[in-house]
Amino acid sequence: MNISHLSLGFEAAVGLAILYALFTVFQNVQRRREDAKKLPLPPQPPGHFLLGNLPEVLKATGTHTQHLLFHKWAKQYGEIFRVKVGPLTEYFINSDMAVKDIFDRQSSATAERPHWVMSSDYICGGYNVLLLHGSDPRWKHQRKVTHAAMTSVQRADAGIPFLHYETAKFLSEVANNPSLGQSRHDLWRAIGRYTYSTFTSQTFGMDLPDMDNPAIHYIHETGLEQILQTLPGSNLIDVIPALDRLPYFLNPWKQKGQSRFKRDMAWCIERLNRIKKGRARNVMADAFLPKVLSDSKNFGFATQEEAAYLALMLAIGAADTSRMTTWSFCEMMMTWPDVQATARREIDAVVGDRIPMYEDLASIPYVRCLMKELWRIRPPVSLGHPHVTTREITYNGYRLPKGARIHLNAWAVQHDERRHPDPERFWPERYANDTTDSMTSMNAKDVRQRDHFAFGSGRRVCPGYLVAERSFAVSIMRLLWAFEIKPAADAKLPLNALDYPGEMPGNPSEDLPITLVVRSEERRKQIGKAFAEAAEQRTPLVREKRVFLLIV
Ligand code: HEM
Repeated sequence: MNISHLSLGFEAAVGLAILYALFTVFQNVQRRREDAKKLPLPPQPPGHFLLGNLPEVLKATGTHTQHLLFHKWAKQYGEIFRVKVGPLTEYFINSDMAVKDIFDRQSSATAERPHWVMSSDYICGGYNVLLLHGSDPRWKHQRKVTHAAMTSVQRADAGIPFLHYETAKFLSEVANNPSLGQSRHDLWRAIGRYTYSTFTSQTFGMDLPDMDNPAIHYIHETGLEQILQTLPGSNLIDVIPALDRLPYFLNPWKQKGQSRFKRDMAWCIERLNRIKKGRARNVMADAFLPKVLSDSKNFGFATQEEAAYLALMLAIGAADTSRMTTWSFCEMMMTWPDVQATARREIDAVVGDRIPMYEDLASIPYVRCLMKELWRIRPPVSLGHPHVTTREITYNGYRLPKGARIHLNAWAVQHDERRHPDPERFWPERYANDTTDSMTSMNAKDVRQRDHFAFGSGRRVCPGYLVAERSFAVSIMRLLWAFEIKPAADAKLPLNALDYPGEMPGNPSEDLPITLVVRSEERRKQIGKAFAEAAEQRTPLVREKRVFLLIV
């Protein structure tokens, strides 16, 4: 045997060893897959043999109590359960540990959205960041631009002047018109005006100066329709996607959806053009869309129209959740007057007679506790927005198959008495030792320390939480500084959320029996002064027209 034979033998042995190692790895992967298959699916509440849990879910939908039904099942079945709604199976994730593991640690496999032909493809023309697939380069790009031009710390701070102006205007409207403060429906509209106007200012650089401005209804209705059309059972085409192949004249979903998309795009383009004209006259605000347009590469958007559509989507994502946050906060202040009194004392002690500013938040830790407690007890998106698994995953002895539709059940996690003792009590002091902002808390290593899950989790987490925090902090401080928040004379006491259920589960409706009464003559004067100053310092804006042109 010569030396070359020896080296050949050695090479063959190394080759065999590598093959053996690869084979072992492959076998292990196979075995793990097989093992995973052996794991059971999460439990399912007993249901109809054909319709599954649909009858019970429909009944809860009719009474606006889905959040309570899914909470009841979370208590019965634990960290994960599944619900069969006709042909669809939905998985609900009900504990902080499960959320951390499934949405955060396994985020590469849980950041997908379901494919909604009607809402995502037709109504939104494949442009809506909320509905796009996680693997879609457009989603990645839109998230990146959202951060750069609207939701980073710097951009969220750039929105504060809009917020200061709009809330001062709201305070002045209510303080100088006592009958407005006595009408729940007008207060709902006035709070809607200032939240919508804050965010149309931050997105399109356009404000909404009056409560009847049609843009408020337009934005609200557009966002609601997009969500309603994603609900299981709302469209046959989402149950049988092959219907998408039907020719246009035989496809009513395509006809209806695309006509809506055309209408919404025309609405966006109209505002885009106004900004361009405004820019020529140098009267443009420091807002999302003007910022994109002023960049020589338009932040990488293929078209300016796409950027304008994203501006609308951001306004939709921001405005209603923020209005609801303030509205639910008023509900809690009426339900828990002692908390209202404590909060007011804390605010007064720092600001006295001058109007609170966002910067005061750092000196009034109780406000931070109020924010966390409100988003815990009344998460605006209480059952999460569905994600989909892109491969089979496992958690704590259960298997979630590829393609499973998963919901972060924020209501159940945040009303779990093991996590939050006495969960139905609005008790800001439970966060007394937690001074973290949303970003820090979200990234807490120990998920048990995380304050709440109102903004979701994982790669699809709401990108707007810094903006939302600023908006809510200013609203809380100014509302309490300016007004007594009291139940209306005809309110049925004690207040019961089920007497005024809102459009989305767990949210109060505009029937909430609320009144706002200005605290003193001195406060009224201060409000007038603050509003006049805010109006004077304000950046010129592209004015939203009062007369609304509906372009279909
Ligand atoms: C109180 C205020 C808000 C709440 C409670 C809230 C809540 C949420 C939730 C639960 C999601 C889904 C997260 C998930 O799928 O895991 C979401 C998504 C989103 N939110 Fe917010 N949001 C708020 C304010 C805002 C603001 C101010 C903006 C914009 C400035 C915004 C923009 C978005 C966008 C673009 C998405 C889609 C993210 C994606 O699918 O990748 N939101 N939000």
